[in-house]
Amino acid sequence: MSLRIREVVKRFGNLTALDGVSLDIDAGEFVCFLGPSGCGKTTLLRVVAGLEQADGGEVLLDDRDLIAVPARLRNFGVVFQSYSLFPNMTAARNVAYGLECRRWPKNRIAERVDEMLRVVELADQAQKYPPQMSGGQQQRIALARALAPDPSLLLLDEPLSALDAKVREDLRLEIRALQQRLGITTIMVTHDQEEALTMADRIVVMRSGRIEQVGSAHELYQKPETRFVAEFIGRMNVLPVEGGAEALHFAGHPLHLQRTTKDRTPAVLGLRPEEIRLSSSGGTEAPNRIPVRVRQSIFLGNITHVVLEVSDNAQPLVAEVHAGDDQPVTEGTMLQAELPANALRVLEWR
Ligand SMILES: Nc1ncnc2c1ncn2[C@@H]1O[C@H](COP(=O)(O)OP(=O)(O)OP(=O)(O)O)[C@@H](O)[C@H]1O
Repeated sequence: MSLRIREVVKRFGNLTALDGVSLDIDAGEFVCFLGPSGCGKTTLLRVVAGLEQADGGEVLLDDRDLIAVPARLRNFGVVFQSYSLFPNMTAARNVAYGLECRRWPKNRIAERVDEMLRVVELADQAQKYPPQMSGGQQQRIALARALAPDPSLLLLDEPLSALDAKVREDLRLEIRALQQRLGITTIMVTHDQEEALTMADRIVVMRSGRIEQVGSAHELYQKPETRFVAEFIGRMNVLPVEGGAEALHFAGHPLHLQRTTKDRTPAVLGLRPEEIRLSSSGGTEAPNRIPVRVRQSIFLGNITHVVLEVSDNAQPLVAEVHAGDDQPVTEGTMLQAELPANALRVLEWR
């Protein structure tokens, strides 16, 4: 089912947690709310779930206004960070619980529980109690419980953050595959950008109760509309520049942009680490090439992060060198860094 959020406002006393948020989510889409702590993502999810009353705006599920519909009548599946399973009930009873509340007939409940336990690949754990299961298994049971009543929307509130790294990675892929197989419209709250990038069709970047930008992982990475998004999604070098649009300087070195705008002057440029090209010192003067000194070389397996000093008072740049590239990246080496004009993006105007 599709969801439309229109101008939703939520206040807690003097604090405006949601400041007129509007968003359309298509049927079958997987959307992540991503943003720093306190930006309002959980509050927005709770308003959609009906667990929090909005002070203004509309939430429409396939054009039906939900604002007056209590949470228990919304038929949404919800999974929270902490497993919230009943510890004194077996896995099977936990999954059955929501169906019993909805007064499903007994024989259909048994069938559905079997089916859901198979879907999350835990049929052999049906008679175990939550404390006898791993964190990842408990979260899969919580997922089975949320999906059992065939909800019209699946809402996930940081469902993976209590799990260790390997289990989290596996479950990301499992949840995504399951969501696609069932075609269920899903919203997940996370502050982990990698999680959002790997799971979502679209990511909603939030900041201070507002939506900063909505887009696919590619769009947000390649075309961030604000400095906040540019720095929040992936790593971004931030270059303060001086001078007019025709003659920009970064740390005293001239820089050219691919396109300039007559009536606006760039103040801050952004450049992704993988766009910086390193070469040995010397050679001819080429546009956008600046001398740098390797301060640190951080080997990360397939890539190496190279921290580059430009001058005493400029923020160092970080370049990414891939395994197999043969630039000299020993600490202390002097190099030329090319900052390609077509990769420089204006993050702030004067
Ligand atoms: N019940 C509440 N009473 C008062 N203030 C609240 C309440 N719930 C949330 N807030 C405040 O509203 C703002 C948004 O909170 P919210 O939990 O939505 O943020 P978040 O983006 O989910 O952050 P986190 O990642 O830390 O969970 C915060 O400033 C928070 O302190």
